[in-house]
Amino acid sequence: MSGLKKQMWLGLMGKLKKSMDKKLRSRPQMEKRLVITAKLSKIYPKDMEAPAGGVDDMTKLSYLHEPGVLQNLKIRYELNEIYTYTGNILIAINPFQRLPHIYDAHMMQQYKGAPFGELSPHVFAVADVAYRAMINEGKSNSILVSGESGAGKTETTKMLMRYLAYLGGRAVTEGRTVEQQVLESNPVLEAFGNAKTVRNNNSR
Ligand SMILES: Nc1ncnc2c1ncn2[C@@H]1O[C@H](COP(=O)(O)OP(=O)(O)OP(=O)(O)O)[C@@H](O)[C@H]1O
Repeated sequence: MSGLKKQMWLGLMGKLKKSMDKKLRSRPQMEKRLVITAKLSKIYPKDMEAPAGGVDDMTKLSYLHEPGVLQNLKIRYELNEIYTYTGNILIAINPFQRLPHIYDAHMMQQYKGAPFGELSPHVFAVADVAYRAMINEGKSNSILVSGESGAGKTETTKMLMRYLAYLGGRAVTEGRTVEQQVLESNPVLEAFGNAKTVRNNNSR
């Protein structure tokens, strides 16, 4: 078991058996015969009030520690909930499979103008709030998309661009909508701006 997994196991799954000096003994609920001993400093409290399906905003967790955050993201990911907020930051987990229902026209319509945090965490909600701030304040705005290679930055950016193009209207020039034209520019930008990496072959 890796160090981090062990921490999560102990902190979130185990039932405390006995305290010995600076070490604790834990009996994980799912493995009756297994008793794990770990240093006190490696044990984290479990949020007993968190719902079984996890929380949609990590600030709702009673204890904000790494194993708790990872456990919450894992629970949501297993339910195909790839987006989770931490305040006004959106965390996206790469689903490595197409989830068309979460990006269709109906979803875009739902997020249009909806107050941030009212609907489930989504990349459209971030785009919507950025767009509205730009309009209301009359100033340019930026959305930072960050992550390691293959994390899903390009896909996320495409969804952001799709949503912004959708908000910007559907004017047609040369037989194609603004949305189509914006998205068609992406492969060209990627081809010149990206290198193929061991984790991602999206540019050659
Ligand atoms: N939201 C998503 N839905 C479905 N598949 C996704 C999603 N995000 C990422 N993927 C899958 O993961 C692959 C890698 O994602 P992407 O190219 O966006 O990563 P990246 O962070 O831009 O990587 P790099 O930094 O190497 O360019 C995509 O080709 C796609 O197959």
